[in-house]
Amino acid sequence: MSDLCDLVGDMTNGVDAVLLFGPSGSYYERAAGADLPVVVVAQENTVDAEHFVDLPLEFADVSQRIRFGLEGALENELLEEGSTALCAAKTFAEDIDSVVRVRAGEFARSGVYELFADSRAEAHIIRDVLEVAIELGKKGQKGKPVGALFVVGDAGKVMNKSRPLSYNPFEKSHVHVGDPIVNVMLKEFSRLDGAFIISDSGKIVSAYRYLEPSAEGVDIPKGLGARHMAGGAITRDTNAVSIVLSESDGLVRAFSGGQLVLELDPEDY
Ligand SMILES: Nc1ncnc2c1ncn2[C@@H]1O[C@H](COP(=O)(O)OP(=O)(O)OP(=O)(O)O)[C@@H](O)[C@H]1O
Ligand SMILES: [Mn+2]
Repeated sequence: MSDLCDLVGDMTNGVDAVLLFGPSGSYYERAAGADLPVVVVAQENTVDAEHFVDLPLEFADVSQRIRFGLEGALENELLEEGSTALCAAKTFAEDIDSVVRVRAGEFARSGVYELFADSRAEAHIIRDVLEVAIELGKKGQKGKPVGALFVVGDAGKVMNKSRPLSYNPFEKSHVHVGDPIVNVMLKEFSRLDGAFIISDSGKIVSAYRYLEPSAEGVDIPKGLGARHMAGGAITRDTNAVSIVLSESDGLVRAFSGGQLVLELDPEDY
């Protein structure tokens, strides 16, 4: 037993900070009593934490959630590069049941925090588009799997690096993501080819765009096709981010700065 205690105790030795993912109020109170900086990572700061990182969606994958929290804490200078953090999160239970020890900056930044915090479009626009893609991935179009490509932000430049495949149904309209009617429209039009272009403020600028970015220097995992290549490459050529739903493997991916920064399975949401 004492071996076991030593083993578990080693987890907390030399820790510089504690990251709590979605803690209850009482859990937070107890952790705040410890003699270490505490950062709360959650969708809402219900515990009134002094140090807080805003989680834009409840990543089903714990490692992705932790990555987001660490990147956010580093970015907001709540954590120093190279310091050791103890991350307490929920994996199976309703309350915190898992502790992960990590060194901040040990692995390359995925850019998932920047996707939301530093993109030109507002974080809630990115989140809304992700939600449409996740929902579309779950249900498909009339039961059939469907693919879609959303390019969000820096719309003027994206329009310059693309051409129309068909007439633009959003030509004279002033509709925005997040509006329930728009979500129905986006799903309906996703049957057709090309990309949706969305402005920084969430206005749907166009559907049916064929993207023509230069693919030079784009580092996209092998096996992904033209939709993903174009979606990734446009984020290197412009300050847009892309959200891509794959028709073939059903996953939702996000690209920023020409890199894959997020991969989600809609079935987990
Ligand atoms: N440059 C592009 N700009 C906009 N849309 C594109 C572009 N290239 C391909 N697409 C769209 O992606 C669709 C699927 O192409 P492809 O199968 O090569 O992509 P993929 O990356 O394998 O995506 P999926 O996983 O959904 O099959 C095309 O039918 C087209 O609608
Ligand atoms: Mn394909």
